[in-house]
Amino acid sequence: LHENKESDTPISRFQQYLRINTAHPNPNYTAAINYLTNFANSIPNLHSKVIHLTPTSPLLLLTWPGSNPSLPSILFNSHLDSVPAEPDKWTHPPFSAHKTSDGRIFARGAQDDKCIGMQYLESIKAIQTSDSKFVPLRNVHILYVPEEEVGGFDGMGKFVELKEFEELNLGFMMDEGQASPNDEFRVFYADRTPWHTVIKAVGTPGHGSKLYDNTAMENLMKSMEVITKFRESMFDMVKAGLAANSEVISVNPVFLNAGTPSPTGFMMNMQPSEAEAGFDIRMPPTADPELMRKIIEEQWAPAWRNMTYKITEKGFLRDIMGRPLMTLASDSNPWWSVFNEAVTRAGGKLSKPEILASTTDARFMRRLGIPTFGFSPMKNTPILLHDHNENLKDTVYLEGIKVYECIIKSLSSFEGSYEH
Ligand SMILES: CSCC[C@H](NC=O)C(=O)O
Ligand SMILES: [Zn+2]
Ligand SMILES: [Zn+2]
Repeated sequence: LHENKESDTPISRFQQYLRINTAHPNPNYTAAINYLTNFANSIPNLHSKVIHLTPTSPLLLLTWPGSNPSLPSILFNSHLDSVPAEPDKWTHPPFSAHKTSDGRIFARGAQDDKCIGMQYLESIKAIQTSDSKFVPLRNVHILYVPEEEVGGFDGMGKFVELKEFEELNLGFMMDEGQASPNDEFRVFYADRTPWHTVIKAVGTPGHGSKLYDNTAMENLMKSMEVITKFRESMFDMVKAGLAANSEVISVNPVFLNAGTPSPTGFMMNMQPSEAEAGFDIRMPPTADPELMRKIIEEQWAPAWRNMTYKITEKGFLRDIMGRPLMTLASDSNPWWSVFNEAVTRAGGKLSKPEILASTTDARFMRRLGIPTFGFSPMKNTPILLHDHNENLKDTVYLEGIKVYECIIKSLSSFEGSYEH
């Protein structure tokens, strides 16, 4: 037991990273960055830099210089933070990185996304060990950003505004993806964008015993019915196999807020004058934003039903050139071909490129027109991000390092260019 703990292997290093609690609401970014910097310093030719985006939000940028640094560089991104975990509901404590006898490592962040953060480094170490003469053609950057799980606004969102970012002269980026339950790796060429939407009804207050028209609750409940129908129409397309989950507009209620407080809860004999509901709406890049706005305005929160609404867009549907926010995943994008071939050479196979159902920091790059793929090399693995008992098998983790060895070698050696 003892010697296991003290051995220094890719698995033990992964476990050590997982044991650093970077879950919200109090992510220990300092400890994570110190750990990563120490490991990076043990690998030749890696330079490190810490940049504070806010006093409490640092990022770590590592650079492996290429032989032709004037070429656009490539960047491998991961986020430092994790979502919270409820320890009571886990079979092993979420920051123990406990490894079971069948090799599964349990930890918050094991899949999302501390695996890739360490795999990037392990693969560079392995490349340098197996081929001491290898020098990348392009600069290779490894980036660790804070605050992704809370929207990235104090993380990647701020970083892309800095001159340090501009100086990277980025040509291509890889970011996190998702586990694949089958034998093929998944790759993502777009995210959906969140529209956090709150609808609010006002109405006539009155005694809880009275039947009358135009109460706030009645007005809100009518909207809930309309929204439920919309949700069903989208979900039906998915159930019928006409679209993937991530290709439709999803809408899910996330809070309800109404009632008149009383010492024991709510006044049960008062019909309140205000009621509101919040929704997490996700828009694929193919969706028509004007049409959606019209639906919300005319059907979900019609003024004639005494309703108002507020949409808070947390991402972008178009890039700065006005094009839908997606990266071309076909051979007319040479980065795609190089990436695809590298995965094949590593003995893997990619399934059909997908839109990611949720949202990542990749949107900040795609917005600037930088081609970006989401990829986390975990196959034959249940999708456990944000779930209880998030875990990753040691063999899957180690295979991922091999895959990145091929990917990093190929992408960093790519001589061509891509104008789009
Ligand atoms: C407001 S951007 C939100 C980012 C977040 N990412 C991971 O879960 C998500 O909700 O998809
Ligand atoms: Zn993530
Ligand atoms: Zn996440």
